[in-house]
Amino acid sequence: MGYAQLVIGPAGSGKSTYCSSLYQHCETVGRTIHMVNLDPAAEHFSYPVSTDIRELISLDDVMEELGMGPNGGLIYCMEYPGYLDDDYLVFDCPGQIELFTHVPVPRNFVEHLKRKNFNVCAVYLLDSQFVSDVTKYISGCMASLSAMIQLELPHINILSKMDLVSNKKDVEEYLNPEAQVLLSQLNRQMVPKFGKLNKSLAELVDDYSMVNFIPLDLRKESSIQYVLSHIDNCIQYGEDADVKLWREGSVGMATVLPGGGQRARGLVVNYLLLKHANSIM
Ligand SMILES: Nc1nc2c(ncn2[C@@H]2O[C@H](COP(=O)(O)OP(=O)(O)OP(=O)(O)O)[C@@H](O)[C@H]2O)c(=O)[nH]1
Ligand SMILES: [Mg+2]
Repeated sequence: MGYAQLVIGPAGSGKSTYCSSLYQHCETVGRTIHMVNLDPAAEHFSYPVSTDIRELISLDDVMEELGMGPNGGLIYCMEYPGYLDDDYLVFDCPGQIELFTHVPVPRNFVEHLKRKNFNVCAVYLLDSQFVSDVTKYISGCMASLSAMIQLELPHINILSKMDLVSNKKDVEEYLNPEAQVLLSQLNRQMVPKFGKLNKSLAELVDDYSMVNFIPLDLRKESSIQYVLSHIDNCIQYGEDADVKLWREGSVGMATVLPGGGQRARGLVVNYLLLKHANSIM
């Protein structure tokens, strides 16, 4: 069983920076993750790229051959390095969010990952600055929802760049948005003829009751760990270690379990973090 995060979100939402911080965090706690660049337009990275789509296709190639090119390129990124069963991959995706909502390529790629026995989770980043304007926020929610529907993956929304938010209270109501609050804010900002549309949008967010965000402040190691623990839970990372771990009846055994040591360690950290979430946030 392999594990994978597909890091998606609008252009500039902080995907590559998140990948880089995640890599550093995992290095610090002694966890191995492999970073895969899926952005053919990316120029430089602050994390070691384990596989790079640019080795196979340049942006020009993609533009020339749109159709087959990207699909083949994505599959190559999976197959070429010969990742092992137990590997944890993080895919840094391009910011063209339409790719995940309009084109079947990412969906095919996800199917391929699943066939290869990977537990995959979509990690959608939204810039906290979007929250200052409810219309931008709603459009970010809609993009997230359509990616959710298109990819049919376990999905985690993250509000990135929390260091830029001076008053945390301002964003709190956007983490678990209430349809009524959104609706009244939208109506206040827009002319009355949009009333019906606003109502439908607010109801959509409410119906799915899936649009909620975990705040991420990259200055805080605990914040990165908290986000990672949610994602790990989502893709069941460490669950087989879980059984062994609790059967042994001792958290201390985790590090000496053959093979499962690293995951078991991650699990213990997850467990403690989720238990003490309130004091961390
Ligand atoms: N203050 C602050 N700036 C950030 C943070 N994360 C990213 N940025 C900045 O936001 C800009 C975009 O960040 P990237 O990580 O390149 O965003 P991206 O989503 O990978 O962008 P694309 O790949 O172009 O879609 C850069 O100038 C980063 O320095 C953060 O947590 N806090
Ligand atoms: Mg990027």
